[in-house]
Amino acid sequence: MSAGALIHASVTLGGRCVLEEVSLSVSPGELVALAGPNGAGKSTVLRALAGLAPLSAGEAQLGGTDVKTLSPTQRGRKAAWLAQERASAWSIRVKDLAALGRFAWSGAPYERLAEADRAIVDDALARAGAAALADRPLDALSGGEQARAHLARALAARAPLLAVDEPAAALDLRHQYEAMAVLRAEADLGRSVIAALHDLDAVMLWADRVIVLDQGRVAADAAPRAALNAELLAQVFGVRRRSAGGYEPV
Ligand SMILES: Nc1ncnc2c1ncn2[C@@H]1O[C@H](COP(=O)(O)OP(=O)(O)OP(=O)(O)O)[C@@H](O)[C@H]1O
Repeated sequence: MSAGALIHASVTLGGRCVLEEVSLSVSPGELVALAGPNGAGKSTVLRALAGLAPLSAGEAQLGGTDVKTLSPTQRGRKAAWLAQERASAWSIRVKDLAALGRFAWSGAPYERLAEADRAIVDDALARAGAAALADRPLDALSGGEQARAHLARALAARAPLLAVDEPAAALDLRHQYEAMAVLRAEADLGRSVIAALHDLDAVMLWADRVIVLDQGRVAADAAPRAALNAELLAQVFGVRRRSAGGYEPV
């Protein structure tokens, strides 16, 4: 059974149809990349999977259950969501932010967590490269450091589905690698990971499959090398590969 799925799901925002009859699923053990140009609907897919974007048609499922029928706590036990925006409206210690990842199991600040939950939070902080930041306030961190703190929160949930929006954005090269490696490891542990990614080289390196969105529809859903062919790159992204490396507009 898939950890997360959309079945003919449509989403309308501000009177515009931003997802149109999208069907996709993520199975245990898979790292699925979600690619597509700006505004294609990647974040909306992740929000829909997490039960955060109301559907105008179709269904979103977590663990085979319609998300509409799940309470917020039940949803939190089935899916962890890493938002694209990493801003925080208040000053919170990094370890308390990571402790929020346990909220669906044990809603408490870091020091009041049970020992087992604290160990999970410490492990998540270490794997997100945020252990050294644990006692610092979030609003006093750089953008990349904040991103690592938020990744720790998502990892601490240990949810079957990890839906992450641009997990490597703002990270330096080493931390980009480590963030992708940790998501790969989550999938290898049997969790289902779906990650919105702009870096198509990272998609090829890390993902088992890529779902390409174009104007709210699925343009491709296949292994990265098969999906990201010259025709699709030109049609959807408006680019071609340069022989010297990288991409250029067609
Ligand atoms: N609250 C909103 N009201 C109206 N339109 C919205 C709203 N939120 C998003 N949209 C539109 O929905 C479409 C899909 O947005 P979404 O954030 O899912 O795209 P994306 O693929 O994640 O883009 P990006 O690569 O820029 O992050 C865009 O055209 C966007 O302008």
